Amino acid sequence: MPPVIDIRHIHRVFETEAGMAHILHNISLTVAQGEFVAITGPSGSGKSTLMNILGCLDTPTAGTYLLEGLNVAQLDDEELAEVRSERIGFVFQSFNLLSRMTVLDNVMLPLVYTGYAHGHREERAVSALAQAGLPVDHYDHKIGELSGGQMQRVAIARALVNDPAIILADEPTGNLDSATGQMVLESFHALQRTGKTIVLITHDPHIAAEADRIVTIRDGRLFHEGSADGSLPGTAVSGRTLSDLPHTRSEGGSL
Ligand SMILES: Nc1ncnc2c1ncn2[C@@H]1O[C@H](COP(=O)(O)OP(=O)(O)OP(=O)(O)O)[C@@H](O)[C@H]1O
Repeated sequence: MPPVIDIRHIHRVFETEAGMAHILHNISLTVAQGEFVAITGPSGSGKSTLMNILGCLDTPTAGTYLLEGLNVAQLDDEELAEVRSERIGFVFQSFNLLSRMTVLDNVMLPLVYTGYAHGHREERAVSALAQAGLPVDHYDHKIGELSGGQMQRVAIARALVNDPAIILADEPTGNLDSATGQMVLESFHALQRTGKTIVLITHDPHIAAEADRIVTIRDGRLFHEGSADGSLPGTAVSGRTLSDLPHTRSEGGSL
C-alpha cells in the first residue's frame, strides 16, 4: 500500500515586501496508513506552513505531494476542496467551533453540502461524538457551556464526521491543561486504533513522545528521528486520479 502522505523535496517560498522568504527547504516525509506522527520544532520554524501544505490549504513552490497516491499539484480548486472535505479532518488549537450553536449542530456542519438527509447527518454526528468520547447528555449543549477539553472533543468529532483518512491536528492540546490534554490525546490514540492516519503539531515534548514517530523542523528543514535530514532519493512520480481513491467510510461505530 502506498503511503497516505508522501511529500518529496518540498520548498515553500513566500513573496513578501522585504523580498523572498524561503520558509521550507527540501522537505521529504512519508506517513503510512494508520501511523501517528508528531511534528515538533520551535516557534517560526515552519510547522504550520508545512501543515497547510499537508492539508491542501496551500501549495508548495516546488516539490511533489502525493496524498493517497493522488498528485495534489494536478488537482483543480474544486477537486482540492473535495479532498480537503472528504479525506482530511482538521483539528485546531483554538477549536474553531461556533459558540452559540449546539454541539450536535457544530458536528453536523461539515455535512451541510453532502446532500444527506437531516436524519442521516444527525446519525453520523452522534457516531462521531461517541468516537470522540463526549458524553451523550452534552450533545444538545451550546459550545459556550463546555469545558476546553469537551470543546476539543467536539472539534475532533467534527473532524471525524466525514470519515476522513487523515487527521491533521495543529497544537490540539495547546489550550488545555496537561491532564485534559492527556485525555484528548487518548482520543487520538483511539482513532489511530481504527486505522486513521494522524499528523499532529505540538510544542510539547510529552505529547510528541506519544506518537509513533517524531519529526522536527528547524529553520524550515526537517529532521527525522535518528537521521541527519529528511531527504529521500529522487523518484519518478506519477499519481492516481481523484476517482481512484478508495472509499473507506465505516459509518462510525464507537471505539
Ligand atoms: N504567508 C506568509 N508570507 C510570508 N511569510 C510567512 C507566511 N506564512 C508564514 N510565514 C513565515 O514563515 C515562518 C514560519 O511560520 P509558521 O507559522 O509555519 O511557523 P510555526 O513553526 O508554525 O510557528 P508557531 O509554532 O509559532 O506557530 C515565519 O517566519 C512566518 O513569518
